[in-house]
Amino acid sequence: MTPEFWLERWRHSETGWHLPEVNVHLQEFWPGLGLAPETLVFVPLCGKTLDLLWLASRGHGVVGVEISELGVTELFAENGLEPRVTETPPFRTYAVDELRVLVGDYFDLTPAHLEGVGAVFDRASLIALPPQMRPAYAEHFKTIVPATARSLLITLEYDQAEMSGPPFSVGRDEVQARFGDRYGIEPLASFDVIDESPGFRRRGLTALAEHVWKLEPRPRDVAC
Ligand SMILES: C[S@@+](CC[C@H](N)C(=O)[O-])C[C@H]1O[C@@H](n2cnc3c(N)ncnc32)[C@H](O)[C@@H]1O
Repeated sequence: MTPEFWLERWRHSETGWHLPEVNVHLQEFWPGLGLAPETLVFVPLCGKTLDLLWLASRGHGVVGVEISELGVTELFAENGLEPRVTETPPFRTYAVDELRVLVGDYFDLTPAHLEGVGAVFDRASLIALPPQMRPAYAEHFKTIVPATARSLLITLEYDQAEMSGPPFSVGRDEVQARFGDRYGIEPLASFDVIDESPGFRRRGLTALAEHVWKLEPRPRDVAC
């Protein structure tokens, strides 16, 4: 799953993952994280999700990263926002008020880019990546995200033999394997979403679950 794969999707407007509204699970479960409004939130592989704007509207500073500049320009244009654009290689930054989106590769982020981040929202990011890329994604995550930050993570789970990704199937074992060394993994909710997903049914799925997870840093890591 190369950057070119994603850039091509954006060029052809094949962005079926994009929701025309704020994610319902974000709205339901974010308050339960108990974060101060001023907490800086990181949104990896953010696309043009409206979740960025919702988080900013709650008073959070928000920093996203997205490899497609087209996606980022659409985010601001479609929401009537005129961003300041600055260049600090390897990223170009689009910013309005407390929202910053770094255009570039997630794997080029360093801890300095995410200094001060206190929370993460991941919807359709981990599951966008094939199995062989997810360990590197998670290891990099644990390098760049401050150890005290908690996360709200949304994944999809299905029989991977029925459909090829993306999105890829990520269940409890995978979340535990990728993040369990650093975080306590708390399942917050699971939903049967096959009936709301005719596109995935057409691609061969007979069952589909959506999971919401809270990742809470383990105390020993906080102390490090
Ligand atoms: C499935 S979409 C999800 C977007 C967003 N999270 C949402 O909920 O709408 C995955 C996004 O990750 C971006 N992406 C893929 N690989 C990336 C990388 N290495 N660095 C930054 N963005 C990346 C793609 O361009 C795409 O917009």
